Amino acid sequence: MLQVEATALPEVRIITPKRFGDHRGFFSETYSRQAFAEAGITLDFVQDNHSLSAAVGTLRGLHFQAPPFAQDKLIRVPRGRILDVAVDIRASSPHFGKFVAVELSAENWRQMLVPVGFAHGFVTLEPDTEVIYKVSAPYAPEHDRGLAYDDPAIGIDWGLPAEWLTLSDKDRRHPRLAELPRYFA
Ligand SMILES: Cc1cn([C@H]2C[C@H](O)[C@@H](COP(=O)(O)OP(=O)(O)O[C@H]3O[C@H](C)C(=O)[C@H](O)[C@H]3O)O2)c(=O)[nH]c1=O
Repeated sequence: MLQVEATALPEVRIITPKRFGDHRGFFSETYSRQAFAEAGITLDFVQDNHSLSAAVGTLRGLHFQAPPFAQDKLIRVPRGRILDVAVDIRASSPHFGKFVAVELSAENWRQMLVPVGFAHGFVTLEPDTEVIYKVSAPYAPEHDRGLAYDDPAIGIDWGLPAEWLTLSDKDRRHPRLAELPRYFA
């Protein structure tokens, strides 16, 4: 029922639930605690988030919450398409500062599991893209933190010209990796 694929960052996984199509359309168990447990993934999600981004090139990120409100995230795209990015910000990780970028879309039905210790962000590749994601800790604005989306030390290619990108003011002002406090061991 569940396809789980590794990425270049072993803790970041791509999960593709089965989609049952018929003449009416489709049905899919987009999250199953049991199926995740059978795949060796036991996370306690406590909140679902849903965002709509109207313009192609809307970039939200790179975000994470600092402990003790750090969040695991399970991201999926019921409408549209995104380039989803996770950056390893665990100070002692051999992959510190490294990222993975994977296209998630309503068409490929892929989900990305981004664990605690990683910054997360995405850019939309189609208009009116909706992103739904589960998180394992509640929103804690005082622990909301960010990392610069365009830090040359990380080198993310968002796949779109800079002038196409739409960001919040907050997302234009995050620190670069070199200035980021080490929130995760
Ligand atoms: C994250 C969050 C936000 N909000 C409120 C706070 C603001 O009034 C409004 C927009 O928040 P923000 O601009 O932080 O939303 P995004 O830029 O989409 O942030 C998210 O985008 C990236 C991709 C992430 O991975 C994070 O989960 C999350 O930070 O929603 C809430 O009420 N609860 C929440 O959990």
